[in-house]
Amino acid sequence: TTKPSKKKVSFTKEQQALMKVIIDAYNKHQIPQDVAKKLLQDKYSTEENFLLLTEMATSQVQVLVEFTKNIPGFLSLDREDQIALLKGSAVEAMFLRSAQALNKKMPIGHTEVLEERIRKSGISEEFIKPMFNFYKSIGELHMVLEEQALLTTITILTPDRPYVKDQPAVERLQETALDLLRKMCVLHHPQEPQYFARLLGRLTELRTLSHYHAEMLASWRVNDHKFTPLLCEIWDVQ
Ligand SMILES: C[C@]12CC[C@H]3[C@@H](CC=C4C=C(C(=O)O)CC[C@@]43C)[C@@H]1CC[C@@H]2C(=O)c1ccc(O)cc1
Repeated sequence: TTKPSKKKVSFTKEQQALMKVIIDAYNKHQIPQDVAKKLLQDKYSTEENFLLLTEMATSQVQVLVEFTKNIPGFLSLDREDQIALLKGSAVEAMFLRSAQALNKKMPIGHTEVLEERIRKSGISEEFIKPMFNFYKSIGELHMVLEEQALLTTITILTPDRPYVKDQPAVERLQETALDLLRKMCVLHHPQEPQYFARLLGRLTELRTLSHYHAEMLASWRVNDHKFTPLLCEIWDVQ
């Protein structure tokens, strides 16, 4: 048997500080308990499920904005670029979040209930399939919390979002997070030299999902479903 390669991984002072800030921000921003508790309320109609997911999505956008403001360097970016990055990454960050939520051992039964409500919220089967394939492919990675938080950070700091003016400034921030994630992967998955590449491959899958998302929103709207003002603003609907 091959001895596990105990690769020595050392982090710079800056990287340790960055990781701490990102982890604290990631842990601090969870869905408020009252919204999460509603998951277990009895009503299960398609309408009720959509309303609940709408509430969770709206709350998640607020959580995402707070998390993003804590990313070192983000608030020094051009103001309009900050908005462009948030709008451009909201769907992907949400799908990443839902994958992490559905794969972690939530309080008893939450995961199944959440899955049930997603499957019965008026999302057509053609979108449900890729969504749950994505959830499965994330689950198989067994990411540690640091990797999850950094992957979300890297998604938000994607330079080539629409309307971003100063892409190099975003690139520099993203590179810092990528360097840190690369080291984290070596530290937590020493047996899998390809692990970092596999993680970044998930970001490509995320972009595909966000194309489906626009159609999901359109099909809900056709059936006269109402979104909240915050969701309309972040997703340019209605
Ligand atoms: C993205 C989503 C809304 C947000 C949900 C996600 C499923 C799981 C989640 C877990 C969360 C947690 O545990 O912290 C926060 C909310 C999220 C991230 C839903 C799947 C489809 C739905 C959707 O696209 C949607 C969009 C507009 C709507 O009005 C309703 C749903």
